[in-house]
Amino acid sequence: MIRIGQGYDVHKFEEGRPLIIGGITIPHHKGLVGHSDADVLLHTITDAALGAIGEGDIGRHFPDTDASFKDADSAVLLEKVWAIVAERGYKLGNIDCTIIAEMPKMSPHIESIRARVAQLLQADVTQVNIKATTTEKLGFTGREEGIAALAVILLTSI
Ligand SMILES: Nc1ccn([C@@H]2O[C@H](COP(=O)(O)O)[C@@H](O)[C@H]2O)c(=O)n1
Ligand SMILES: C[C@@]1(CO)OP(=O)(O)OP(=O)(O)OC[C@H]1O
Repeated sequence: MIRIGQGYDVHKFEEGRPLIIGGITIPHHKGLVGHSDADVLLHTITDAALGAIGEGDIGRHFPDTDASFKDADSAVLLEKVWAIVAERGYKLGNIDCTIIAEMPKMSPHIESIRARVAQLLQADVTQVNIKATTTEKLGFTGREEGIAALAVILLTSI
């Protein structure tokens, strides 16, 4: 059996916050805001994994009204969801992700993010693709008000 899922998430920038994307802290003068650590890429991947197994979305599993998820490490949230994926009898086939950001330049960080995502999904780096694009200065990402991320995931039976 194979299952497919997709994810999309957005978080806004705030000066003085750490910028955490794909479990990696990226040097920048501003970071993303959320109830958790606001790791927009890991949230997107979590949603894609939940979608693939028909389990709703990240907010259903980790509500932002629950104080226990305040400043949560999004890697821990993804690990919890990945345990459910494995319980259901699935492992990663492959995942393809896009980070939509005008700044910072993601290319120097792509391989570190790829390695961390592969580790979290208990997979080889060759099963993970991470890419980035600007929106040519258009829209909220173009104005550097926030970052968006997209993911498509394929799960295969263990
Ligand atoms: N935040 C970003 C955005 C893009 N890149 C890299 O630049 C290439 C060109 O981006 P365009 O939006 O002009 O198509 C893109 O393919 C990425 O390799 C990046 O590193 N960081
Ligand atoms: C992760 C959660 C929970 O801390 O909070 P946020 O960081 O606000 O992120 P969001 O992408 O809105 O997803 C769901 C939330 O419940």
